[in-house]
Amino acid sequence: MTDTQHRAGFVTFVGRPNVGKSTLTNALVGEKVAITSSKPQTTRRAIRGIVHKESGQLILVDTPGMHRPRTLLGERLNAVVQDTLGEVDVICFCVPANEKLGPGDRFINEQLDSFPRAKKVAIVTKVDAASKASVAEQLLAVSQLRDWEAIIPVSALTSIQLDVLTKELIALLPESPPLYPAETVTEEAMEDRIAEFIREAALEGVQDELPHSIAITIDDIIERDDKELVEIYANLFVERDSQKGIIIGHKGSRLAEVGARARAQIEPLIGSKVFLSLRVKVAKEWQRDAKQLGRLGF
Ligand SMILES: Nc1nc2c(ncn2[C@@H]2O[C@H](COP(=O)(O)OP(=O)(O)OP(=O)(O)O)[C@@H](O)[C@H]2O)c(=O)[nH]1
Repeated sequence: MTDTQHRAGFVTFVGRPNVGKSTLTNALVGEKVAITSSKPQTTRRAIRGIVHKESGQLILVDTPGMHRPRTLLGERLNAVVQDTLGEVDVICFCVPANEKLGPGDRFINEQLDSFPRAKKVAIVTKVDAASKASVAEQLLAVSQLRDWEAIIPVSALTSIQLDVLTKELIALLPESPPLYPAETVTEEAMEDRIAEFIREAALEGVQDELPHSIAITIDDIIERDDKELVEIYANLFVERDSQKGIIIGHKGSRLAEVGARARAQIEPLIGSKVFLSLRVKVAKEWQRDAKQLGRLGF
């Protein structure tokens, strides 16, 4: 009887950096809402992607990887994680099929005990990148961590079992009318999405310490009356002069590439040609400075 009842609620993915949480969010929602990159810990804020089905509405909250804080930025990230996990209906613990369970996974799994309200599901990600035998081994290893509501192997990249995951997750949500209108895919402001696209473009191909040192702010978005054009004025903050050089590149070549990559993502989002002005600025040690963090939107 109750399977005709509509369900809705909040779901979050947790797991070590790089296990595929953002990619899975995007694959389930069907539109690019969270940035992904091959560099760990690129997700910095709780972004909601919304999956609409006849049977229910899944509101996905993408959290940064849980880790031990080293800087003020790290502490704020962890505070976001704690707030998010306290409120959700389902926590999905993600581990990749192609790497053995390690201390990092166990640490995160143990943290989940602090959130008794949420139902807990294990997701084995990236099954396309592992043999059948390794997937089976991983499913067994994960099943021994705790008593999960479900353990679901998926591949976001090759769309394996995504429908099954959606269905299982909706079944675990409370009965509720839809919480968002049908066309909403994310609550995040347009400006934030544009900033994320620029950050993603800037991160491509840069060295290890740089990802955490980049922050984007948007000064202005102007729709031109005389042309089919939107002008976007953005700042790209780095922490040191040496990083400024890396971002800009020889005679500005690298910055031009960043701009072109970002524009290619932003134009379909806003449905117009874009003029993008990117200014690179140095905000010394912004990660450690509470005032600067506030200014940069954290
Ligand atoms: N083969 C394969 N690779 C995947 C899959 N999902 C994600 N990846 C890759 O894994 C890397 C990390 O993916 P993300 O989605 O950014 O990982 P994340 O867990 O959100 O990472 P953080 O934002 O650092 O916490 C990227 O290079 C993805 O392309 C998958 O289903 N199969």
